[in-house]
Amino acid sequence: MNNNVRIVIAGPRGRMGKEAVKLVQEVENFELVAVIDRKNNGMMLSDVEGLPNVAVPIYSDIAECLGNVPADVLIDLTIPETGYVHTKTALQHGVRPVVGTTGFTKEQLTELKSLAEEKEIGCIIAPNFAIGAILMMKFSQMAAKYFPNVEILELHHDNKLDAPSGTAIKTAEMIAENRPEQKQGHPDEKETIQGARGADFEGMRIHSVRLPGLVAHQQVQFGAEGESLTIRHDSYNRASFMSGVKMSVDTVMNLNTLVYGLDNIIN
Ligand SMILES: NC(=O)C1=CN([C@@H]2O[C@H](COP(=O)(O)OP(=O)(O)OC[C@H]3O[C@@H](n4cnc5c(N)ncnc54)[C@H](O)[C@@H]3O)[C@@H](O)[C@H]2O)C=CC1
Ligand SMILES: O=C(O)C1=N[C@H](C(=O)O)C[C@H](O)C1
Repeated sequence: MNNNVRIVIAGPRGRMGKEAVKLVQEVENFELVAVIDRKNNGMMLSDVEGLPNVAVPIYSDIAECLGNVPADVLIDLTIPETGYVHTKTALQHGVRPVVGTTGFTKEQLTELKSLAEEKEIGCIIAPNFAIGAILMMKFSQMAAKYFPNVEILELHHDNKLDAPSGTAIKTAEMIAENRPEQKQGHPDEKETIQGARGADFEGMRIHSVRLPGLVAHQQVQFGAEGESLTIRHDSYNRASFMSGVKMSVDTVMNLNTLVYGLDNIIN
């Protein structure tokens, strides 16, 4: 009997998608069975120049793909609108999504969780797959209990579509569990240029930097009387995310609900 985990990857030409294709080829019991790409519908991955020499079909339409190709897991690394449609369609087809795509709304997450539970299958939506980033979020959540004054600075490459990053939003949500809502800075402070104080999440500020040369970085900065604490994580390449992708594929096979964030998996 073949016990391989049969995997479809959406976004195989992207920065993350390329790494994920490599990962799936490297792991013994993972098997790439198809990819979903905006371009090259009907071709084989191995026929497209610059892509890995793997003889699997390319589909542009996820429903057609999952209707034709038996699969266990969808890894989605695309863009927010597409990622949501792909996740929903995968769940409807009984295929377990592992989603790295960021920018989902709260309403979308709630809807997808209900769908996963209705279908009784696993789904992981992970704003960040890097183990160090998960620890950075957890350490920040711990620190917020003692340091309620905090600002989040996230720094990314300038091809990123969403701001703030999914990681920054998830960090703020985790911190908010340990920090009563409070406005920071001077009560009468005014922005003389709009946006100067960053985005406001329950009174904590999130600042987004976009520059060529960066990959994915975040600094959570706490301040108190006479001291400060900075918790920082840096991803220098996309390979840094792949151990988390592997862990998610392994884990999603044994879940029957949606898990949002690897902080719920790494104890
Ligand atoms: N969870 C995590 O650890 C990480 C998440 N990300 C997120 O992953 C996503 C992808 O990031 P990158 O690879 O850097 O972006 P990218 O822009 O390099 O790749 C996105 C790919 O999605 C494809 N795509 C868009 N619409 C599609 C559709 N309808 N069907 C098939 N493919 C489609 C594009 O053609 C492109 O190849 C982003 O949302 C990003 O925020 C990125 C890095 C780490
Ligand atoms: O777009 C990226 O690159 C990244 N996106 C994720 C996010 O929005 O947090 C994860 C990581 O920061 C890289």
